Amino acid sequence: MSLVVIIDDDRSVCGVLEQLIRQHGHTAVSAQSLADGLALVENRPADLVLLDVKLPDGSGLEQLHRISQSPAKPEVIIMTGHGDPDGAEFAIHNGAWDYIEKSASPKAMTLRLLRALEYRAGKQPAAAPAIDRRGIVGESQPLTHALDQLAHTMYSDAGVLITGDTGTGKELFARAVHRNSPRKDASFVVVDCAALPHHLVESMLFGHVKGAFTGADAPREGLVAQADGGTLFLDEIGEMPLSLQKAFLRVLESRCFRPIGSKEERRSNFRIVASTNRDLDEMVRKGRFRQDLLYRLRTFHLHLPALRQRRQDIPLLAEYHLQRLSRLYGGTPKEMSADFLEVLAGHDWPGNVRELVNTMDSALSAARDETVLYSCHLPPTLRTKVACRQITKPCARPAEATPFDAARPLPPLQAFRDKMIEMAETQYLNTLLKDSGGSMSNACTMAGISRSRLYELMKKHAITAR
Ligand SMILES: Nc1ncnc2c1ncn2[C@@H]1O[C@H](COP(=O)(O)OP(=O)(O)OP(=O)(O)O)[C@@H](O)[C@H]1O
Repeated sequence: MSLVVIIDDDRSVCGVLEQLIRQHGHTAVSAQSLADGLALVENRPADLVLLDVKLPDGSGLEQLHRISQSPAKPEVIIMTGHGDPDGAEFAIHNGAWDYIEKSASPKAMTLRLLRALEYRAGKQPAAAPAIDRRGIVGESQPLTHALDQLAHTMYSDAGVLITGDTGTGKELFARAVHRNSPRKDASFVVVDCAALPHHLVESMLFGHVKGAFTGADAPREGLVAQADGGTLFLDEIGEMPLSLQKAFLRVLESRCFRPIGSKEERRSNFRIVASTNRDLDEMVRKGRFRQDLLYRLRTFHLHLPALRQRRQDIPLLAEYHLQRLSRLYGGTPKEMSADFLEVLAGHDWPGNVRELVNTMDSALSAARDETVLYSCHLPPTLRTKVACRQITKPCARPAEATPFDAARPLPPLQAFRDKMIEMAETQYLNTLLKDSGGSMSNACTMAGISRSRLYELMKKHAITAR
C-alpha cells in the first residue's frame, strides 16, 4: 500500500482523487496550501505527490525540487487546470514523473497514477547511486541537478556532451564521468581541440610510423591509441575543424584508425566525452558542425550552470579552494571575514569558478601572514565592480514589520511560524557577526554550528556584514 499526498486548493478535486486512490487500495491525504503540503511531505513517507501548479501561497513548480528531495524522495505528478507546455517542460526537466491536466478523464488519470506507483514499487530503496564527486563543490539545486545527470552516465558507455560557460567545471565533470565509469582504472586522455596545431593534427590524434614524413624519426602513438580502454575527452569540440570532424566521426563509428604512413588499421576501445561553451545546434544550422557527429556525442548531455545562477555555492567554493591553496602553499592558515564574503557574493563572476579560484589565489598572496582575509585583500577591480553595482541598486531591505502588522485576516499558522523563524534567524545572525568581530571561526563556535551551515544561513537571509 502506498501513500499519495495531494496538494491542491480545490477540495472537490482532492475528494475525487482521494476516492480514486483509495479504490485501488492506497492511502491518500491532501493539503490545500503549499505550506501544509510541504509540512506533510516532510513528515510523512509519501510515495507519490500530486502537485497543483497554482496554489494560494505560491507556485507548486517552484517547490518541485524541495518536494522531490524531501525525506522519502517521492515521485511527483504535476497537475494543472490550464494547458501549459512550458510548465510541462520545466516539470519534466526538474524531475517530475509526469504532468497531467485536471480535465483528463478519471480513467486516464488513474492509469497514470498507477503507472507512477508501479514504478515506485519496483524501485530499489537505495536508488540514488553513490557518485564519487571528489573536488566538485556545491549544494545548490542547479549543481545537484548536474550531479544527478552525471549519475545517469555511470552505467553506460555512450557519448557525453558537457556544455556550460567558460570556467564552470566542464573538465572537472568530464574527469568525474571517467572516474565513475567502469573505465576508471584506464587512461583519461585530453584532446584540446582549440590548440591542435593544424599541420600536426592527424599525427597527434592517430600517431605515425617511423619515416611517415620528414622528421618522423621514431614511431609515435597518437592520443586515440592512448585512450584505449579509457576515456577520450575532446575539450572545446566546437573548435574542431570540419575536415577533422568527418575523420573523427568515422573513428567514433568504427573505433578504428590508421596511423600516418601505416597500411594497417588499429583499434582503440575508448569512451568519448566532449565539452564546449558553444551552441552546437546553432553551429549545425550554420553548417559549421556536423549533425551526425553531434548526435553521436550527445547521448548524454550535462549542462553546467554559471556561478551567478548558483550563488549559494560561492562561500562553499571559496572555502574549499582557500583550504586547498593553503595546503599547497603552506604558511599561516586563514579564514574569511564576513566583509570578504560579502564582496564575493556581490560579484557576477563572468569567468565562473575559475575566476573565483584565481581570486582566492590572489587574495591569499595579498594577505601574506595575516590570518583573516578581508575585502581589502581582493583585487581592486573586483571590489570596484561590486561597489558600483551596489550603488546603482536600491538599498538594503526596509526594516521588516512583524507578520501580524496589517495582516488581516491572520496568515495561516505555518506561514506565520516560517516568517517569525526567518526574522529571528536574521536578528540572531546580525548580532552574532557583530559580536564575533568578523571572525567566522568565532561565529561558528559561539553559535555551535558548522561553517557551511553558517554560510548557508547568511546566504539565505542575505545578511550584510559589518
Ligand atoms: N563545482 C566545482 N567545485 C570545485 N571547483 C570547481 C568546480 N567547478 C569548477 N571548479 C574549478 O574551477 C576551475 C575551472 O574548471 P574547469 O577547467 O573544469 O572549467 P571548464 O568549464 O572546463 O573551463 P573552460 O571552458 O575554460 O575550459 C578549476 O580549478 C576547477 O577545479
